Amino acid sequence: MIEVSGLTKRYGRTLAVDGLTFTVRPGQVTGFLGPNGAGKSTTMRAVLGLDRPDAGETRVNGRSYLRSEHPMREVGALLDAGAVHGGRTAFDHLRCVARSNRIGVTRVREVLERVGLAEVARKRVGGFSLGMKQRLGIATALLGDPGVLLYDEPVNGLDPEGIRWVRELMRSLAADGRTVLVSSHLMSEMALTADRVLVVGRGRLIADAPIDELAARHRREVFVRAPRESELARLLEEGGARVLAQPDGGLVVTGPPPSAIAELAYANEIVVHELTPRSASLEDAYLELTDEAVEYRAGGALR
Ligand SMILES: Nc1ncnc2c1ncn2[C@@H]1O[C@H](COP(=O)(O)OP(=O)(O)OP(=O)(O)O)[C@@H](O)[C@H]1O
Repeated sequence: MIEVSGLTKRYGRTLAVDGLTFTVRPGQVTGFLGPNGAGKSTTMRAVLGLDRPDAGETRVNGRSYLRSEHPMREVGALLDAGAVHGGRTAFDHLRCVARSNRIGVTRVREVLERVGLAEVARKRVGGFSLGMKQRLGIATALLGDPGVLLYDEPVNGLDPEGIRWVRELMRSLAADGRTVLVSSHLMSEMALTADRVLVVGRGRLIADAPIDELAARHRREVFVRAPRESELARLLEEGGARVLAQPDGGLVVTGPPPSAIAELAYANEIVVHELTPRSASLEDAYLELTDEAVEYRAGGALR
């Protein structure tokens, strides 16, 4: 379990994390989502004791991770896949990390096998693709067989097969009962991987919900077809709904539920031919949530 409470971190004048509070539970994959610069990496570094918070605290399994006696057996983390000595082989890299944590060489072989790098274990990491480096980082995090895993953007640089592999690995680690926190700026990726998502923007928590609740909670639209469409549109707008007439006919109504639309039509003796609820996609929900929190937009405008 990871607990973050009131976490605040500044870098000079930048407020990177602004009073974040959340809990990451075992047995599920928790997606940590937010646009670039939202504070995801800073939060992960704070959990690992690599960054000292200005306020608040983080706990792993009930205490500060800095006090852990067997850090790699408790937490595995991948923060920056590129941060590996390029002159070393994958095997040597893992053996060094394992040795300094009193982990045997058998485990090094096991994790190489698990991440699909056994065949290139004797090759220098300097010649690895970004995807292979990601796999090595993922392997390093698994060395101590920890109950808590933090992965910062683990699918960066992976091809579709690699992305699917990471997704399945995360799911199987959670199914073992581990606590798995995975950051991403892509909702599409998290929709397939995470059970729950924490959405952050500008250092603040915007949402903390099961993934399937998120879309349901957001913008609801209803598609309506009626012969007296413009009259119904006017009545709906008078009642506060947002109504968009579609080029091919029909109205997309945002605001009232289908039952309220049906009752309004009935009360005004308007026949309705179609009334179809459409919930927002997860991507829509995410964009809506983070709309105010995007640091940089296309065109380079700084908000
Ligand atoms: N070491 C640092 N020095 C100065 N500013 C920093 C430092 N680390 C992060 N920041 C700033 O803090 C804010 C949060 O950054 P952070 O890397 O935590 O965001 P993120 O959500 O992980 O984004 P990304 O997806 O781009 O990695 C950003 O504005 C960033 O520029």
